[in-house]
Amino acid sequence: MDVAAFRRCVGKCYVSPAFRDFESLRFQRLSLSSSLSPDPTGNRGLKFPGQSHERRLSFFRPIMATGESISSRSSDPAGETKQIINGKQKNIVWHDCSITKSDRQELINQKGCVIWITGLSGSGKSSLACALSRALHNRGKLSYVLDGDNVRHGLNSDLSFKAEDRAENIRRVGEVAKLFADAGIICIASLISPYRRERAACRALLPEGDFIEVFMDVPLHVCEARDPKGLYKRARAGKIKGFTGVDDPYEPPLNCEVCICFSAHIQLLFQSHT
Ligand SMILES: Nc1ncnc2c1ncn2[C@@H]1O[C@H](COP(=O)(O)OS(=O)(=O)O)[C@@H](OP(=O)(O)O)[C@H]1O
Ligand SMILES: Nc1ncnc2c1ncn2[C@@H]1O[C@H](COP(=O)(O)OP(=O)(O)O)[C@@H](O)[C@H]1O
Repeated sequence: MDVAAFRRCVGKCYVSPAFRDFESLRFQRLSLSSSLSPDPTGNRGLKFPGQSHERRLSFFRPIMATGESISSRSSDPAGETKQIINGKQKNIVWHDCSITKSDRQELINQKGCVIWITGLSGSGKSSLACALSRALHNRGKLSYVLDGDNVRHGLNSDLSFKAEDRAENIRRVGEVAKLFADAGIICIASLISPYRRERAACRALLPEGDFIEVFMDVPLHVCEARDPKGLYKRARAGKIKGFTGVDDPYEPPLNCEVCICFSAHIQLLFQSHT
């Protein structure tokens, strides 16, 4: 999905010039990586002509530890499986699969990516995520919405709203979104994600150009006036502690790809259509 298609889906919005610049590079790179040489049997990625043994061995990729970081290499001259240290993990070895991301993308004729929607509670993240997913669906593109509220019902039900839990919430959603993108799916993550550092870490998980950060630039007083769940009211009454925008911080993006700016006119249009 390119930024022009995104704009068609969501209507009028501001697009950061930085994004336009690397978009063209990204598509140049894409056309190179997608020029796979066809397999005469038609089974892309399954046949290993001539070098089946070597090719198979290369799937088993030992991973080396360097302090806290991880690096991997395609062959291990000693033929040994190395231990890795990834945070608390030990003795973990990466296993490659012969079916790759490009195979999957080719199969479903689309490019996996992450569209990360950030903004205050009530700024319209979930509405935009669902409208975008619907618009993509109508165009025959497979997408999946990871909504903060929903993910907190299951995968992240153990997390609270204190800073370290929010950070962990964002980290997990970032990792899951990366898996969806790797599957070839357009993953739309919509969560407050109030911290720049954690959003940047999610961006760093993906190849350049595959993480599209969308900022719902809606003033606090507008979000508060909407208050569809009555949460701002409860936060102002002191019944919810650490509510984003009230007594917890929100760090707006400095250089996002897309910024959806609040407009009273669009708000009226929205209200007359819902
Ligand atoms: N203290 C506090 N602060 C902010 N939001 C709160 C809080 N408590 C509950 N909620 C509800 O949880 C939704 C936000 O969850 P997120 O996972 O998106 O938050 S975060 O990214 O971890 O900050 C958020 O959903 P949205 O309104 O859709 O943003 C709220 O409904
Ligand atoms: N562009 C918009 N203009 C006016 N109201 C909107 C707009 N987008 C969403 N809303 C309304 O604002 C409220 C919050 O939207 P929602 O998508 O749930 O936000 P968030 O997921 O950021 O909390 C809802 O009542 C929704 O109908």
